[in-house]
Amino acid sequence: MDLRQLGEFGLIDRIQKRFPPPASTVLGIGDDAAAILPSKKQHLLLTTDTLIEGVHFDPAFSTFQEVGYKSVMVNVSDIAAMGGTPRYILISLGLTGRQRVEAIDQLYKGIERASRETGLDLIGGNIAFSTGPFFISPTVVGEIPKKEMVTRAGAGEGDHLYVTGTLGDAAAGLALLKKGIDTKLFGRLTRRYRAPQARWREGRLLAKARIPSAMIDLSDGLSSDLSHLMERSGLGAEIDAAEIPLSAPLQRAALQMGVDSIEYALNGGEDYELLFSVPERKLKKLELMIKNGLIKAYRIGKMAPRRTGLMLINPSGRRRALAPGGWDHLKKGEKG
Ligand SMILES: Nc1ncnc2c1ncn2[C@@H]1O[C@H](COP(=O)(O)OP(=O)(O)OP(=O)(O)O)[C@@H](O)[C@H]1O
Ligand SMILES: Cc1ncc(C[n+]2csc(CCOP(=O)(O)O)c2C)c(N)n1
Ligand SMILES: [Mg+2]
Repeated sequence: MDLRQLGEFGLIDRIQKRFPPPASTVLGIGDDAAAILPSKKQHLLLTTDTLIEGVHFDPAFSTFQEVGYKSVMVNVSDIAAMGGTPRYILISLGLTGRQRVEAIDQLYKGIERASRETGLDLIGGNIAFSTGPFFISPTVVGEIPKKEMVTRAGAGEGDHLYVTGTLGDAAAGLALLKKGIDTKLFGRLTRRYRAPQARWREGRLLAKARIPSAMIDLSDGLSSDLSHLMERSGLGAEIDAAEIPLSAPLQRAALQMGVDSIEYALNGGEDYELLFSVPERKLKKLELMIKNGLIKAYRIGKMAPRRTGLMLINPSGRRRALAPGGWDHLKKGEKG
């Protein structure tokens, strides 16, 4: 069906039917604003992150359902990075007239799935005609007990650095898709690009256990996101190249494309893993949680004095300064 048959308000009605107001909401879809009842003991966490056709996704690589799903997950990832619980979501859409009702239904199927998985209630949004590309821009509201909030700023010198999973998979998956390489053998990589899993359970668990001194999610690439954490904490860092967790499919794909796999892990982006620093006195507790299978986390280095900057230590022991080389919309966006 053509979206023009439905009209803006017909589409809102259709979305509203799919997302009846949840019990915890004072006011959901249908008024000038949504209303929620914040809890006294928690901070509200608010974040927004847009996906734009041609910049963040290509309809040749991702279905509308995947785009909807990913748009939710990248926002949940920012709530996870604070240690918070995802609660509410609003979805702003820029439609171009090329999308059909069926495609928007698929988009909302992905939004619904990711929302259900992460405990989000959809309580509003906006629809506008876009004379440029199609875009989807969720806003997510989360909550965190005041004493448990983890920022980018709390790392101490000598704190150990951990990541929650393998890095570079999504970037390698996208590179394979762009090169038109048969991706059947590389399902894990393309899946991580098309339908990332935000680490909200891990973020929450770590914050509740008061383990991280600082935390950030990896959206632009380790080299850039670690630089943000360093800057906000007023420190440098040393990364052991040999300790960065790389998946077997990533290593095979990199070999096939003639690229060093570590390049994807350092600068690729869209990992949506958590990077966090752990003070020495919390190390045993974390290692026990890892041993007992409560959480997956891999030690990749440590925080250093500010003058160190960002250093990569190669397996041979050679050290080289690492520049932030991840995604930067204003430096890289044009190249894609
Ligand atoms: N246009 C803007 N106006 C005001 N604040 C902004 C704007 N863009 C970003 N910020 C703020 O800057 C900070 C860093 O934003 P950024 O988008 O780099 O977050 P991120 O989580 O590192 O990135 P990503 O977009 O990859 O998730 C956040 O506090 C964000 O709210
Ligand atoms: C079709 C297509 N081409 C290129 C990319 C790569 N890319 C786009 S935005 C981004 C960083 C995270 O975004 P943000 O900082 O906005 O959260 C990356 C790595 C892609 N995902 N899809
Ligand atoms: Mg972030």
